[in-house]
Amino acid sequence: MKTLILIGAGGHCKSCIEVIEAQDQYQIKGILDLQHKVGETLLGYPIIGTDDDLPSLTKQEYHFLITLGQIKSFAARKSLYQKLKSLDAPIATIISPHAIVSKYASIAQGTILMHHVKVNAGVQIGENCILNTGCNIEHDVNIGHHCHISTQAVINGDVNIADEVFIGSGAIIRNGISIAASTIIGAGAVLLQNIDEPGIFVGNPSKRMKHG
Ligand SMILES: CC(=O)SCCNC(=O)CCNC(=O)[C@H](O)C(C)(C)COP(=O)(O)OP(=O)(O)OC[C@H]1O[C@@H](n2cnc3c(N)ncnc32)[C@H](O)[C@@H]1OP(=O)(O)O
Repeated sequence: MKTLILIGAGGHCKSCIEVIEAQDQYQIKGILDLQHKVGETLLGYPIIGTDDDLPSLTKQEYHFLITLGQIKSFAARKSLYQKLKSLDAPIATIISPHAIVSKYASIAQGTILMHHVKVNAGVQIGENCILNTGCNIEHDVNIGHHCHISTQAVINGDVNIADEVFIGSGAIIRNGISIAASTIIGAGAVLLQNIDEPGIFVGNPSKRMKHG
């Protein structure tokens, strides 16, 4: 079994551990987080260091997964991912045994599919994404890098989601829609039109928030 180090010891990390244990392909060695958390444990796994330790850890036989969450900013996850790539680290891709994934779909490295995710035929998902519990990605959807599709969101057929996009829980994206990079779609939104300029969009039908 391969040995895995997780980066980020918050709530999202707990959900990742749940999936990694169910998948049973990686042994978790420990977690990296902020210095003041070193020595604590999360679900029984030790917090063994910080991301400053990555240069030495990546010289050893470990795989890595970013388990930091992502809601209003993709920046921390993206920068950690770029750091792993620059160190030429092996980056895990995790797919829950309870996800349904078409053999005609492709999932890039660093991405995690939580329990009960559905990914239909013709879908392409980029690197370092979170497909959270129960989201539904329909046929021929393209999702870029560093995106988070939250719990129970529905992405209908032929949707194009650029890099660094966040889609909130329970959002519904109409088929054929394109969403610009770095956009945030709020929880429960129903998006019926293309988004060409990034911002924060909420409601049904979704509109740009005043401060977004
Ligand atoms: C496993 C997991 O936990 S995965 C994580 C899943 N989490 C989510 O899906 C939550 C996604 N986040 C949201 O929906 C947030 O509310 C955001 C990002 C859209 C906006 O957050 P903020 O910028 O902090 O907005 P804020 O809370 O200040 O609200 C501003 C206004 O927008 C409204 N608003 C905020 N979010 C929404 C929403 N999703 N739908 C409708 N209206 C909303 C608020 O009611 C408020 O209205 P008001 O000015 O009339 O009082």
